[in-house]
Amino acid sequence: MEYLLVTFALLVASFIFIFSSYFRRKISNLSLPPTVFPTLPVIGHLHLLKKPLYRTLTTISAKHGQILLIRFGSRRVLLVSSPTAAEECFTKNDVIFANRPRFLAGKILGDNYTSIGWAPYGDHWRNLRRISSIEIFSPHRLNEFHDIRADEGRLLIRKLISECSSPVNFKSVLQEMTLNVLMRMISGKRYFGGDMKEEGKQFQEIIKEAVLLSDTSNLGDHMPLMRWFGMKELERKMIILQKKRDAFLQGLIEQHRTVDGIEPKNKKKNTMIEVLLQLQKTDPDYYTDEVIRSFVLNLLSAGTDTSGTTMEWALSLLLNHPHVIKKAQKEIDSHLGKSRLVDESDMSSLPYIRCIVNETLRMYPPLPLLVPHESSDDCVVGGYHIPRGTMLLVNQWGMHHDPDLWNDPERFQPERFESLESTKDGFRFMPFGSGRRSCPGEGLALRMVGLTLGLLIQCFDWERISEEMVDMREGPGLTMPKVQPLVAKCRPRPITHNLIALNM
Ligand code: HEM
Repeated sequence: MEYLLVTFALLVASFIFIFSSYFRRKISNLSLPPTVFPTLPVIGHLHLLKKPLYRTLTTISAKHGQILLIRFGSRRVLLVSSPTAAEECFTKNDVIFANRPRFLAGKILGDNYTSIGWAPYGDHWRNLRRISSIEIFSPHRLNEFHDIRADEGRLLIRKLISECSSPVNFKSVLQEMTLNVLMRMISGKRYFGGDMKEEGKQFQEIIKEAVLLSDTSNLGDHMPLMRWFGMKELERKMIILQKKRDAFLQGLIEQHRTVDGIEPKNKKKNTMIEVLLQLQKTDPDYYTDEVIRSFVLNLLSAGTDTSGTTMEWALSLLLNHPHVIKKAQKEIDSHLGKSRLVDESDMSSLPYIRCIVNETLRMYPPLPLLVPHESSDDCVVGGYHIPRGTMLLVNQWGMHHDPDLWNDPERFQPERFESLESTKDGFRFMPFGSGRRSCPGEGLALRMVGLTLGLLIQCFDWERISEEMVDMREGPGLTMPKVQPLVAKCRPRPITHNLIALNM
């Protein structure tokens, strides 16, 4: 019997081996995608890559094709700019493209590729995603944290009422609010608006620098030779940042581990750090302090800039299109009357607010090239052979601005999302990515952004600081910040004082 089983297992293994080699040979007989001529020795196509990268890559794709194989130094890059090709990458090839390329930032700031955003596809990454989807992003947990978001929304309105006699810098106001929401969910702490502002500013700087240093276009990541020259300085900066941030986060962990030196007993584990420390007790070798630190940091750096910047772009667009504000105010007033502030639960009855958010994400997606992926095996995209180890860049900015996919794409027109057609085709509009590696924070981000915009529109009338339109140019940086932070004037609406009196 045993002999039969072994023979059967050997037969199955040989069959799988023969079949996969046959399949591999078939794939490798296909041709590679077209490239851009010429590919220069050593640098490949790096000389073509002016910043902002997503705009340059859009021009390259328009000229040479929507599926291209280019080279960043020694690295092969599959550049995809069509919804059908993106769909192939994130459906039938999703597992193959679920890896991340290994950049210096992932080694140092991603703690040797162990943080959720940098980890290769495998058991560790799956486990982090599982914990995050149960402990933070599940609808149940998001509902538990509802009060934090509602509270921060109300505090924001109050702050603006007291400061709106002069123009307000909305970049910092919105970034601070986002960080407060995430920090309260993660550690129960509120950094801005209380006496911890200095600590908050320090941490905000850490996140800002981490995002800056993680840029995809660091040369040394694509040209190994550069590591020995230009990368030393970058590496030094990353190591200094890593130490600063570890000290900060370790402090947070210690505060939760003990209270006056004594572990809190029977305390309900509520914040993210408390949940992770609880897991550490059951499996200390796996849930080390290092894993907890890098997990928390990754959530904060992935969530703060992206959400804050989206709100800032949305407000800027609204200031340049006052009729959209009026239409949204009308929708809110007729749904809520004059006695209740907007709540997250109203969003399904306020479709125009959702259209504004979608249209903002279409025009200014905070991660215009998503986050780079890497193939772990040979595969086929668009009928071309894509060798294992190829970095994938999906130019969603290019797709969001493609006149063949969107009518008059440079025009801000939230109404385009009123018809189901626009959101149905997920691969021409995917600000949160798609497939296994898509954004786990999408639900949280949409709640935060929708609620904040809803409140700002409901409670204030808006004005630009001059006759000139708000500057809509994009600045340098991973999350597509505005070149000029948004400064604007707002005035409480006649109904606002009543709303505040009834709801605060
Ligand atoms: C408007 C806000 C946001 C946008 C547009 C956004 C978009 C994205 C995109 C495009 C990706 C990469 C998908 C890919 O690799 O193809 C991503 C990844 C990620 N996002 Fe978000 N995000 C937002 C907010 C958030 C928030 C609030 C959090 C958490 C608090 C978060 C956590 C993450 C994490 C951890 C990853 C890495 C996932 C992985 O590699 O498995 N994001 N996000």
